[in-house]
Amino acid sequence: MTHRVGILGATGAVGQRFIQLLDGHPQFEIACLTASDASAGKPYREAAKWRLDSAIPKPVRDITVRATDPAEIPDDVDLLFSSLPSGVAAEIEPDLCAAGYVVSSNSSNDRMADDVPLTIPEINPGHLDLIEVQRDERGWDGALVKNPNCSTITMVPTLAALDEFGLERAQVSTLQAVSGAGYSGVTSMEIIDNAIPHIGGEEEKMETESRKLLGDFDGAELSLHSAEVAASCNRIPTIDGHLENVFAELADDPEPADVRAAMESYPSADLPSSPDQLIHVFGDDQPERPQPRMDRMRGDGMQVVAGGVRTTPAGVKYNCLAHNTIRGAAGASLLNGELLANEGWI
Ligand SMILES: NC(=O)C1=CN([C@@H]2O[C@H](COP(=O)(O)OP(=O)(O)OC[C@H]3O[C@@H](n4cnc5c(N)ncnc54)[C@H](OP(=O)(O)O)[C@@H]3O)[C@@H](O)[C@H]2O)C=CC1
Ligand SMILES: N[C@@H](CC(=O)OP(=O)(O)O)C(=O)O
Repeated sequence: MTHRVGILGATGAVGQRFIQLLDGHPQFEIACLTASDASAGKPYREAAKWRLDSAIPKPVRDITVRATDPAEIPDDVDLLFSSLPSGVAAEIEPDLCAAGYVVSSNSSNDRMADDVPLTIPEINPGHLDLIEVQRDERGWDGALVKNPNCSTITMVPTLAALDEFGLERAQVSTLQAVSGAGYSGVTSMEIIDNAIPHIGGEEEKMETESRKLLGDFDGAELSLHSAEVAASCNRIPTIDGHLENVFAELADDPEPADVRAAMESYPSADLPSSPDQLIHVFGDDQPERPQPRMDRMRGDGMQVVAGGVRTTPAGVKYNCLAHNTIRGAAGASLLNGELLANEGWI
C-alpha cells in the first residue's frame, strides 16, 4: 500500500534529504511540501537552494510549496515528516496531531516528553506503543513520534550492543560536521582552519535522549536506563558525518573481539530503509577507521560504523560514526515512518 506523505520544512538541509530519500520509495509518495511564508507559493525548484549532489527529483521540481499551516495540508495525507526549526515545530506539531495527522519529527522539541515515543526502529521499536498513552492524555487522533538528535543516534546503537556486558557509564566526545547546524548555521569564517568546542544544547541532548532510547517501556510508563552519560561536543570543518570517541564503563570485562562481535551481530530491522547490518565494525588492522569522508555513506548513509575498540581499566573505548543528515536526521524520521506504516499506525 502506498501512503501519501508531506514534508514540513522541505526546503532546508534535512528537508532536502527527505526529498532525496523519498524518491522512488516503495511505501511513500510525496503529496505536499511546506516551508516558511517566504517560500510559500513558489515551485519547489525555486524555493529550495538545492545543495545535494543528486538532481532534484523530477516529480518534486514543480510542486508548489505551501505555508506550514494545518489548513494547508491536504486531508488525504497519512503521514507528515517534520524538519522545522524546533521553535516553529513546537507551535505547529501539536496542532497537526490534534487535527488527526501522524507526525514523524526530527525536530528537538518534545523529545523528552513522557508520552512522546523517541525511537530508533532497530533499538526500541516497542516504545512506539507510547502513542496509546499520548492519545489518552492529549485527546489526539493523530500522533507525534520523534527521532533523536544526530549525535545521539550515532552512539546509541553501539551502547545498545554493549548493554549485554552491563553498561554502567558512558563518556563521549564528538567531532561534528557543519551540516548539523543547517545551511546557514556556521559561517566559513568561523569554521575553516578551526574547531569550535561548544554546540549549544547538544551535550544535554546526548546525555538525556540516550537514556530514554535505552530505557524500558512497560506499556504504561517509560523508565530511563540507569547508565550515566556525559558528553562533550565539538564542531569541525567536515561537511557531513559525525565522528565520536566513546569511553564505556561496563560491569563485565569483555575482550575487544567480544565487543566487536556484539556490535556486528546487533540485529537490524526489517524495514525498507534499514541497512542489512546495523553496525559495521573495523578491526585492529584498520585502527584509523571510521573516517567521515570514507565511511559516512556506508549502507546508503544508514549504517553506524565503529572501530578502534580497545580496553580501558573500566571497560572499553572506541570510535563511531554516522551520516548526520541521513541516519542522524531525515533517514531516521523516514525509518520511524516505515515502522509506523508496518505496525498499522497509519
Ligand atoms: N542538520 C542536521 O543534521 C540535523 C537537523 N535537525 C533538526 O531538523 C530541523 C531542521 O534543520 P535543518 O534542515 O538543518 O534547518 P534549515 O535551516 O536548513 O531548514 C529549515 C526549514 O524550516 C523552514 N522554516 C524556517 N522557519 C520557518 C517558519 N517560521 N515557518 C515554517 N517553516 C519555517 C525553512 O523554510 P525556508 O526555506 O522557507 O526558510 C526550511 O524549510 C531543526 O529542528 C534541526 O535542529 C536534527 C538533526 C540533524
Ligand atoms: N545540533 C546538531 C544537529 C541538530 O539539529 O540537532 P537537533 O536535532 O537535536 O536539534 C548538530 O549541530 O550537529
